[in-house]
Amino acid sequence: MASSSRTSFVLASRASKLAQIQTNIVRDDLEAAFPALSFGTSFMTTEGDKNQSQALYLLGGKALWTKELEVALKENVVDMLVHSLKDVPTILPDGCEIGAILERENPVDSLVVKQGLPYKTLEDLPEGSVVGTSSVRRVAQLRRSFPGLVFLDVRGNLNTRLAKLDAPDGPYTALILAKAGLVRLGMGDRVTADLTAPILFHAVSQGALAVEILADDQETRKLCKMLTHQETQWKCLAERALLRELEGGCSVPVGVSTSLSQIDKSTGELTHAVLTITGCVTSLDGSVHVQDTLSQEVESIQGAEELGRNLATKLMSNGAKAILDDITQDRRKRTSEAKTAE
Ligand SMILES: NCc1[nH]cc(CCC(=O)O)c1CC(=O)O
Repeated sequence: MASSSRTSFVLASRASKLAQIQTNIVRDDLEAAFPALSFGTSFMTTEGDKNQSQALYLLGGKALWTKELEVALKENVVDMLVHSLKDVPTILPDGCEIGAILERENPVDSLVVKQGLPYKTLEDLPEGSVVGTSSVRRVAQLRRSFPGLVFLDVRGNLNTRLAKLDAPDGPYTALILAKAGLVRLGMGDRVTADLTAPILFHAVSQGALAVEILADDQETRKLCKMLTHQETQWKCLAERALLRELEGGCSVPVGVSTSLSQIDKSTGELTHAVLTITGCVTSLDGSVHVQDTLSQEVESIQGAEELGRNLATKLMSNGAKAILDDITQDRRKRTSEAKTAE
């Protein structure tokens, strides 16, 4: 037979417990949809996992969580990469593309309080309490509503962070974490409160899984198409278009909240919806906050992405540019200081 159709595929991701659970979710979906094919998994350590000491903010918008995996993809060692879409840079390397975006979990951030303490919400925490998060987006937005709290970096995968929170002599009273990750790990019961807009706008693409593939791999692309949840795809690609235009990565204080209404799927495909997207950019100290909303009928992914880009343009002219320029300058300065200190 001349055909070289593959019957077995390998899915790869980071080696953290959450990444492994997420990869197994995608593998289970593929096995259910294609019972005649076989799907294996492979787990790898990335630069982001290794570099636990440097603040994420200073590491900048690099492909920290994806690069080693993309090398394996390009060398045809693996066929699909499973990522949290939030961790995927808005510009992919040449030859790579997003093959699937799966249905989003609840995208909000959530509060997790140290075991044994009685607090439920951020309002409950005493002045001076230490709240752990390594996200500049969360700190910048929350400083506005909670100037009495102290925000402190916390690194490591989710299990490591929770262990740091619960350590009897540890500094943290609470952590802010993406709800989706906790739910997938089976630790949704640790959430004491959801933190939602307008107090805290979530990260671009938070809560959604993506499968990255080689752009010229038609076989894998076909498999992936089955996995895509179109409502999630339209929302997340609009959010990613906004972030790309703001020239940011996971390390800029950009928050979003996106919804679809008047959804038309009468043909089986999503062909029409009203997309509403709110985006915000906040200065690191919380003193300046720029926020805007656009809402429009869209009929394609391209339409959704255009709305995201238009929102970016609006935010930039309303003050976001000054905030982002300041951050770029500050990061340059602190990166060069860190180098001379070595
Ligand atoms: N960079 C950390 C990260 N990347 C994806 C998730 C889990 C949630 C998701 O799928 O968005 C998390 C943890 C967190 O932010 O608390």
